Amino acid sequence: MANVEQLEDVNHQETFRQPKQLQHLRSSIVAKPPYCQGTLALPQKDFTLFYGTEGDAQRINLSRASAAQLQHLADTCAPASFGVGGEDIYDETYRKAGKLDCEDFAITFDASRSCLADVIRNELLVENPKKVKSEDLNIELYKLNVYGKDAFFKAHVDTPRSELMFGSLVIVFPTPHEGGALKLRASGHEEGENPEWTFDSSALLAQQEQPSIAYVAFFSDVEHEVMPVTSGHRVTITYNLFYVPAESEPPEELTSISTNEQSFKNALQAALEDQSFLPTGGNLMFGLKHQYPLATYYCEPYNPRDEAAREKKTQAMEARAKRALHALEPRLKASDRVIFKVLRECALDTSLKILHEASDGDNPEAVEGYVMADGVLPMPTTRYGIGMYASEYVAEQGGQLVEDAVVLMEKQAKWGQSVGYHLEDHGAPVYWVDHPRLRSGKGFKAKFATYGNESALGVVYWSVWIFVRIGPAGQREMAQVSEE
Ligand SMILES: O=C(O)CCC(=O)C(=O)O
Ligand SMILES: [Fe+2]
Repeated sequence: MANVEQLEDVNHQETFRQPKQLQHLRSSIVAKPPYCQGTLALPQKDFTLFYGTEGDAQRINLSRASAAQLQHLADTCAPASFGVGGEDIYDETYRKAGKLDCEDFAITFDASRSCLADVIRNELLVENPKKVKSEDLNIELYKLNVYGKDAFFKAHVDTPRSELMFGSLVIVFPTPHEGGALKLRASGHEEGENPEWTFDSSALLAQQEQPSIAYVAFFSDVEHEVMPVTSGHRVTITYNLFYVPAESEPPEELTSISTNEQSFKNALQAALEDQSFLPTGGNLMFGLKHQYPLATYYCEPYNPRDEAAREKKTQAMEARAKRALHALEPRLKASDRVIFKVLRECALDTSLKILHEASDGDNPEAVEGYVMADGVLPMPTTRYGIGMYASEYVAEQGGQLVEDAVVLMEKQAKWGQSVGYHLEDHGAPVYWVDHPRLRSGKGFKAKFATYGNESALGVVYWSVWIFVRIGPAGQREMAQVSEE
């Protein structure tokens, strides 16, 4: 016979586990592959490449270049570097390839005027409500790379160039080569479940009868890796993909509905109508699958001579950070956008939040709690010095501590008292609907050693969360939020 203590434990689990409807909600979030790929046949005139780092430029046609011509191109390239923690690093164990910067080459193929803009719009940005017009996409020429035999580029994400950058486009020319497939790997999934996709450009090009390029466009926060080239030369041109800030209203003619939208909407509506789901209301937190580039800044150092000026500057930065997070709403990627859109359509109080990991000053590795805010909060500088607990510091900057509702309630029931960390008032209880592992270096630790393809300061990838308030049964729409 079970003793009393065991029975009590069972009761606790019964009472405080996550609402069962959340499991269904979670599984109805269907992520589609974060990329599109294909081949594009081009006229001969689009394959002309001019290149050179000094003096007269060379000219070759990349649809029929000889081995000697390709070797000359490879020899003209400089070794390609990549970015770590704000610095450009050259390391052949990580990336072995040649590169030409965009001032050292010109190609007759014009990506912006090609049908690739439409492909990106229709396939990669299908969930986007702004019905992005091709002219609202900026396809910016970035680099030419030559991957010779044994060249590769290990797993990385592409360094965000600005808050408007969402993806990367790579085109591969039909120069003889084998190997060099691009692998893409999804992030933000449960442990052990890591979908992987392959863009095998050499295999795709080998099947073409007419001179063609192979292309792949992907969200640049998605981890990717170029496998070793086993023979020949793999010649690529890389473009960064940006949104152009829209000044005009979006056009109305395009109404594509994402296939994964309906299943999530059904699951959400069923939960909201169910009286046993959060009967007295509650908060949900959805961790987004993608990461987003956001400007990141440090605290203004304390200035005893002009405290008012410091205060003003800090407020301006805070307001900017809030606007930047708000501006992401219509630009969320793929299933992230689906979740946000459906929650808003159900008239729930839905907003984007940044979660800052707060750790104790004595033990920076131990996460003490999560603090949510309406934007990226200023990172403390060592000069500023945090002579207090991290969670208190971030709360002071406009953050709010959040805690696991289940754990919080369990603790309350066990000890009959509220549980806070080091704050006077305890955190907002949330149910974590989707909880991708927080990558280290995102958040309070002010350690931005992201593994990018080049160094960049200021704009870094952040994990973003959707925070939604659910009203009690019968009155789910606690607050109305205007659509962006
Ligand atoms: O060549 C490719 O397929 C991808 C290259 C890449 O990931 C990069 O240059 O950042
Ligand atoms: Fe890359």
